Amino acid sequence: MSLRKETVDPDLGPDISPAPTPGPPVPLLHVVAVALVDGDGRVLLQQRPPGKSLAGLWEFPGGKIDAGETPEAALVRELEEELGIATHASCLAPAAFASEPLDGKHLVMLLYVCRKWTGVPQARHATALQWLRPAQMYGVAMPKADLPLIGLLDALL
Ligand SMILES: Nc1nc2c([nH]c(=O)n2[C@H]2C[C@H](O)[C@@H](COP(=O)(O)OP(=O)(O)OP(=O)(O)O)O2)c(=O)[nH]1
Repeated sequence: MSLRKETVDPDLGPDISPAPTPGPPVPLLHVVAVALVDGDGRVLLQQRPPGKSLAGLWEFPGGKIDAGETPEAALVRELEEELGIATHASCLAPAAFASEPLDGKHLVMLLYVCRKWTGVPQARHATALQWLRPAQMYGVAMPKADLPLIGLLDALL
């Protein structure tokens, strides 16, 4: 039996979201990521390396939240591992999130903004790094989940 209302709300229009699919619940993939913002308002993107999913795409630094970890602790850890920089949970401002199907799971990615860290970011895991203003990201090959975040950062920073 469909759970959808058959009536069309005159203000909202028809519900064009996909009908709920029967079957097992979809596993959530919890990821944290950050817009590191420099003094010129540019944001750091890193390129995913060959052999990983979404290889070659430019992403915000971050990664999966381990079991038992807070999102902020996961991000502080990922920044040290991936870029060799140090920051504190108190320097991470919650900014936006992404929600998108990904490889049989459903990605929920929390995006923070960080303007304070120590060290110079190095591409320890990524193929390359680049600093871009949000408006410059529209033409960059990024994961599908990231695309709505560009406009949000453009408005926010
Ligand atoms: N870090 C990051 N991941 C993203 C972004 N957009 C996006 O779809 N993802 C996806 C790609 C991956 O499926 C997932 C992050 O997982 P990952 O494999 O990079 O995480 P990790 O650093 O923990 O890597 P690993 O230990 O599994 O190798 O989130 C983004 O902007 N940043």
